[in-house]
Amino acid sequence: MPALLTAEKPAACLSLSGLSASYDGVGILSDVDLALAQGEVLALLGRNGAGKTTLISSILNLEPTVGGRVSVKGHDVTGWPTHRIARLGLALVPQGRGVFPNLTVEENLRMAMLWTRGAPDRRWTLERAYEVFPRLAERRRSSSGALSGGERQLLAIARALLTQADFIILDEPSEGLAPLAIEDVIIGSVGRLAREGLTMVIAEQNVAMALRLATRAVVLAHGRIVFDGAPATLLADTDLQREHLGL
Ligand SMILES: Nc1ncnc2c1ncn2[C@@H]1O[C@H](COP(=O)(O)OP(=O)(O)OP(=O)(O)O)[C@@H](O)[C@H]1O
Repeated sequence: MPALLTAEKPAACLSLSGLSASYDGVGILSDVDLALAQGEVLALLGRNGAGKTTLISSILNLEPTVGGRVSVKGHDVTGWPTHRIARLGLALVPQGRGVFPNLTVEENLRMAMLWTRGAPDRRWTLERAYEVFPRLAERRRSSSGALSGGERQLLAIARALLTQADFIILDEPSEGLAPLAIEDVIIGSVGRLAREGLTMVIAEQNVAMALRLATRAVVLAHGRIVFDGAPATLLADTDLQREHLGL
């Protein structure tokens, strides 16, 4: 057999199989199957309460009871503590950003680096973060509590990257941002990271924005995947958009 056909396929960056989740016995996710390759940018879409945040929490083993299997970069991480999953280079940019408001921008960034002090691969340094996010370099000595919403989102993303992540999950990054900040922070900075090959999952209510960045879209409804395909296919399917995204 030719070598090409026998060569092993690279492990998926993320693989979910038969994933289910519940809170206090109430089922939220059922039978979610998904495989994401390195470098893909996935828009995770769905109405309020469809289960996007629950799916993210399940990947990271943060909260709900989970059935099924989760693999990250070829490791079966089902049941692993979150910090151990994070050491594989996966970081969360949580809804509401989660930065420490009493620390300066630089102190927030240095904190993230401390968490992964022993990481062998230091592809992300403060200098690189400031080069990618020049606005943070300008604000390095400012208290994080004094930042604009867009700057705070940039800080949360930079902090995730400084844990030496090459795969980030963003939960509602555009929430609460003015249109100009969405253009600048999300389309500008996140778009640059996407073009550089970072693997991303972007859970969003802002469908139009997410689909501008994504290479692939998944729509959740009542905890199940009802669409998995190309952004252009979703954009052309007005019935599905109306039924499951309220557009
Ligand atoms: N900690 C919790 N305890 C109990 N139920 C929860 C909890 N978190 C979420 N839920 C419920 O799980 C369902 C899915 O919520 P989830 O936050 O995952 O949806 P979502 O798609 O992220 O929505 P949103 O866009 O509003 O954030 C909702 O019915 C919600 O009320």
